[in-house]
Amino acid sequence: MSTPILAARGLVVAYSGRTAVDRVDLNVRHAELVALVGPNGAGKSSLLAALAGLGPHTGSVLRCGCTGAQPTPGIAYVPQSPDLRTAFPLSAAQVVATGSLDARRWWRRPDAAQRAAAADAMERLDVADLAHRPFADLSGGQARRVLLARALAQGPKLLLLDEPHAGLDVEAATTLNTALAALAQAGTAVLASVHDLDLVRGAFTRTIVLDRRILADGPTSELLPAVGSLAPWLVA
Ligand SMILES: Nc1ncnc2c1ncn2[C@@H]1O[C@H](COP(=O)(O)OP(=O)(O)OP(=O)(O)O)[C@@H](O)[C@H]1O
Repeated sequence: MSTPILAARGLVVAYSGRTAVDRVDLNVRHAELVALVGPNGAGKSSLLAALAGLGPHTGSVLRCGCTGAQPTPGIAYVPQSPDLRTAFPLSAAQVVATGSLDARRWWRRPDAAQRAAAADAMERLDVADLAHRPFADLSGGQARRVLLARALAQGPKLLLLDEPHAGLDVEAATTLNTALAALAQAGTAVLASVHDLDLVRGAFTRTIVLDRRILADGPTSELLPAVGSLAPWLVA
């Protein structure tokens, strides 16, 4: 087995002494497409933020073999953030291009390779036609797809996505799943929280069921048929 690109041990997230994520151990390896499922308030967002090196947590997380609280190069995290639009006085294409800028030299213009990566990511998520629109004017679903394209443009080794399908219509959600599957085929690992089990079945090969603690973790094809007895709230 290859070395995990992400390894968490004894991860705990607590807010004012109230435990939201309880002693989570997990590994994610290259090219894995992993769905994180659980009811509202199960701790999915808290876990993803902690895995990205953000938000309060204890326990250990190795990202690309490195520890540290700071976001690690090679890891792209897209939070749920319902309204990031006002934070970006840029066109959609410029927002996507910022994904591949070097944080240490952010003032440099994107080079040809970075512009090509941004254009390719926008094609994959079917948002190329939005390239010149002001990001602030986009609908919620359009803005989400542009932010996902921004993450793809970074050429990440690991994508951490918090409800990436939220607010997308069926066609856009399917396009996203196709883009994620292509990324995984190229070696990128994906861990995404997903509410719709049909979307999980359609693309994700492994499923983790979380309700503060990990209740189950295994191949989607084996786990989902049995999930009714394990976590009835998921199929209610
Ligand atoms: N910043 C915060 N301060 C205090 N409590 C928080 C904070 N963020 C989350 N919580 C609490 O932690 C628990 C887990 O929340 P979290 O958002 O991680 O769950 P989730 O599984 O992502 O939920 P959903 O599916 O509804 O988005 C909830 O009880 C929530 O109220």
